[in-house]
Amino acid sequence: MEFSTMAEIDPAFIQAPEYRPKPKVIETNEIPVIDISNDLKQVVLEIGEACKTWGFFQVINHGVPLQLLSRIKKIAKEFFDLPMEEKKLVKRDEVNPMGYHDSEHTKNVRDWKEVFDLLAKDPTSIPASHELDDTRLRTIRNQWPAYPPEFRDVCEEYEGEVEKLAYKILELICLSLGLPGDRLHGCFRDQISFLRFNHYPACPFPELALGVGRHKDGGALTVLAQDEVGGLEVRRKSDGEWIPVKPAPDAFIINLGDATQVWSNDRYESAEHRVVVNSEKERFSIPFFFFPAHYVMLKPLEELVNEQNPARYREFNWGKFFASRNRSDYKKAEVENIQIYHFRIL
Ligand SMILES: O=C(O)CCC(=O)C(=O)O
Ligand SMILES: [Fe+2]
Repeated sequence: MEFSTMAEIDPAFIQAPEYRPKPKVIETNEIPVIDISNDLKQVVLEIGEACKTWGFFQVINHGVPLQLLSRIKKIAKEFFDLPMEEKKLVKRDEVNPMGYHDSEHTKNVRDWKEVFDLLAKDPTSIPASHELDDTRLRTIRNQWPAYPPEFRDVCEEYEGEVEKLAYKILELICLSLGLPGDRLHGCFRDQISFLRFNHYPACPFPELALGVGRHKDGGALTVLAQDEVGGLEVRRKSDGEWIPVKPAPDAFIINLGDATQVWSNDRYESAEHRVVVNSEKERFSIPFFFFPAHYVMLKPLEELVNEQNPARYREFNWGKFFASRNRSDYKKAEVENIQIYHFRIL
């Protein structure tokens, strides 16, 4: 059923009472907005502080042309406004995980959203399955809609720019940990990053459903463009309250993923976040998930580990972690998705 014609809520969307959004929202400006064109030392300090306290921050003067940012936001809306038959022509399936999709689940509850996914590098090799003893790979490719006609060009140009920004942020994060700026660059030579368009239609049941249920992003970091509507919330570490990330014009939101938590040996944490919906306005967002190559083995970086501060995770393969996470994209998994704490040793 299409979102717009739903008169009664499909139970698949209903969050358990403890995960439903509270009617009263906490208003705060605590989440840092960092001007990354400032003096490098200053920026590195601010990034380090933001990573430690929030795992979430916004960046301005980021170098991504603002005109390109408006163009990508415009084509996102034009694509989702197409009739369903047209969107279904680029629907993802068991063979090709890229393309259009409207029934994603987070922790077994359906998200109130539709998405379009595309690879940063086309084609991309990923593990054929999540099974550890299966060493086969499979090659996945992008699907391109015929409308709007400039969709592919704008996406490819945008991907180049947002990827540059992701490398820049990764470098600042490494510097903030006292490492060389390019310490992790090698892990991304065959990156399996992807760009996602999220569309959250206005929802008649905003107190029962979520646009995206609570979760942590898996990779190194996420670079997210959002519109002016708002709805993204981050879980504050000090008290567990859900704090809205206020839309800042022309800014990008950066959030750390699980890989960075492991590399930093828990100095930094990937923050839990979710998206609330509202009954009046639709919302669009465009995350770029900066993901290492499938063969990267994740473990705490040697420079950050010593006798007083031993490694808190055993080594694991990023590609298999990614493949396990994505299993539930197609069907509701009966078990909880894999999480980094499954590799904890302390
Ligand atoms: O729409 C948003 O603001 C965030 C979406 C998100 O967390 C995700 O797609 O992983
Ligand atoms: Fe996310």
